[in-house]
Amino acid sequence: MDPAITSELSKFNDDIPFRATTNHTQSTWARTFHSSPELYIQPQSIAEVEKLVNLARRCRRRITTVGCGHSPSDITCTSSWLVNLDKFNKILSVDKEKCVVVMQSGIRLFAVGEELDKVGLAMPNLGSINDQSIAGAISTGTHGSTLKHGILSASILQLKIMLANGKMETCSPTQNAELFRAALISLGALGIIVEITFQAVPAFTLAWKQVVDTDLSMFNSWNKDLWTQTEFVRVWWFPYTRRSVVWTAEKTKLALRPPPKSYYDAWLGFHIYHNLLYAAQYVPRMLPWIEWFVFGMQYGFPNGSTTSAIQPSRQALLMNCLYSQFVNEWAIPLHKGPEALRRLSSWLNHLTPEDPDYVPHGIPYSADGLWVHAPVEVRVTETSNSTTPRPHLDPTCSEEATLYLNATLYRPYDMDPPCRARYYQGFEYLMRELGGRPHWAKNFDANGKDIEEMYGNKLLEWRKIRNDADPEGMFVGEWHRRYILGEGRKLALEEVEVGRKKIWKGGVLVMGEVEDDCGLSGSTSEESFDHLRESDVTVKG
Ligand SMILES: Cc1cc2nc3c(=O)[nH]c(=O)nc-3n(C[C@H](O)[C@H](O)[C@H](O)COP(=O)(O)OP(=O)(O)OC[C@H]3O[C@@H](n4cnc5c(N)ncnc54)[C@H](O)[C@@H]3O)c2cc1C
Ligand SMILES: O=C1O[C@H](CO)C(O)=C1O
Repeated sequence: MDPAITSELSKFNDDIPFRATTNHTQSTWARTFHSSPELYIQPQSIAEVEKLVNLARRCRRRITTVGCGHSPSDITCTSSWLVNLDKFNKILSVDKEKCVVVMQSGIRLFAVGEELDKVGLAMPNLGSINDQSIAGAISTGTHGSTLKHGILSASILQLKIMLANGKMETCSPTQNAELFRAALISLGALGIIVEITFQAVPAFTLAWKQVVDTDLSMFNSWNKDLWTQTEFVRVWWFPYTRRSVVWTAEKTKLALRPPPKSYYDAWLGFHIYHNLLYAAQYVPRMLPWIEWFVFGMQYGFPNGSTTSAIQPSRQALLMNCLYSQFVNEWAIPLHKGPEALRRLSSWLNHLTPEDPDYVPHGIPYSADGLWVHAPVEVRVTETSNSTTPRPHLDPTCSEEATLYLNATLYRPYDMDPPCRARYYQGFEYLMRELGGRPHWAKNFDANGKDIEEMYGNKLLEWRKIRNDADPEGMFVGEWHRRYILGEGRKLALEEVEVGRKKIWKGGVLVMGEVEDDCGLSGSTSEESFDHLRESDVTVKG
């Protein structure tokens, strides 16, 4: 450890541990981004969090907080100090009658589910996985798929956050209300969330069913009962076969019934799809056939093929997200969904007016030679009627229900797919034309100016709250400057990117430095990455 840090540490004169290690490599779940923080710190108490924040301020370091690194972007990359709350993960109290749970913020959602289940409670809603930390999940606006619930942040009743001055603030709709709204989606740039009070619900079982059919039948039911037929509904759309799977789930008191076991589904299907995607890296025009084969094997070839099961909610709502991937997900008004998917279909399938599914796509980029992966995830959320405070940075629609479209591109054996740039260029053009805003955690290309236009005053209000809470930019890095902080003056502790390199086994190594007014501190030199070179990661020029 830098002797300057050891020297500052010795001045604290207390017995509060500072649990820091060096030589940590941080990677995103998808292994798309890697970084090498100067220190990796895993506090176990609020006193330890307070101490590390005070120490960082004295040592002029930037702090990044990471949950489990499931955000697909470089938002958690740092060469300065990386704080992880995996060991700050206890349920602190449960009020069974009111279904109110207080927890330390590093707890993972699967652990929340397990602990709540023991007392007959559950989370009201979940996304596709439950690996995330509760603080990480709310900080990027994580959502599931239901018109009966909002995003996960909507279940937060109160939170405690450690600010850059080392003081912990409690906030809720009635206490520090503006700080609360800013913290509900804070992108890690406001402080370290340490405690969360959560509105749970009585545990419930879901009877779910998935039916494969033409996408036309899905479009035809869009304005009837597609999204309202059951409490939870999600759709996977297959662009080339022009089919979709509609997954519906409703609460039930019936006995549990596990999903049917298929010889293909688990191990075999996983590896077949992976290897076919790998082959398509070299012969991309195979992708429509792969889509037909893989998803026919998985969901059934004839339209109307149905699978069903009855499971506890914390199992039923999850799905297997397969392999490393890029995900570009946008929130648009729900009523624009059929237009969005039809235009995307016309573009990807090169439809001509003779085709019954043809609509003019209006996307000013060529789809020639473009072949993409399936499925596109189609999900919904409803926040327009919410009585809970709306986060300033909430990407969902305030006037009507929200549709999320998620254009996933897999990275077979960690190789970037060749079509990424043009697919996402076309997809984002369409999403923006339909009034969309990107999911904060994902791999979008829209820039800071675009985001300013999309959020207007809400972004300015959020920036003011952030700047008041952290005037030196202790919680700010390159990602925040690029997308949400505008072109203002660099803050004293703000981390600036100094380079990035493609590394062997895929992904990008991101390097940064913190330079405050007094000179260089927390800086990154090539040597800082030596331990990466010595391990299994090779840095290429
Ligand atoms: C396989 C997969 C499936 C997914 N499914 C969905 C889905 O269905 N729906 C959806 O909306 N998203 C989904 N996501 C995205 C995921 O929910 C978000 O990226 C989420 O933020 C990840 O949580 P995390 O704990 O890994 O946080 P990280 O990715 O580590 O961090 C996310 C942000 O939270 C901040 N942060 C973390 N902890 C704290 C803290 N204690 N205090 C302050 N800030 C903090 C970080 O600084 C960062 O800005 C999925 C991602 C993957 C990889
Ligand atoms: O980011 C996400 O990844 C999965 C799709 O594989 C999912 O549902 C997200 O959201």
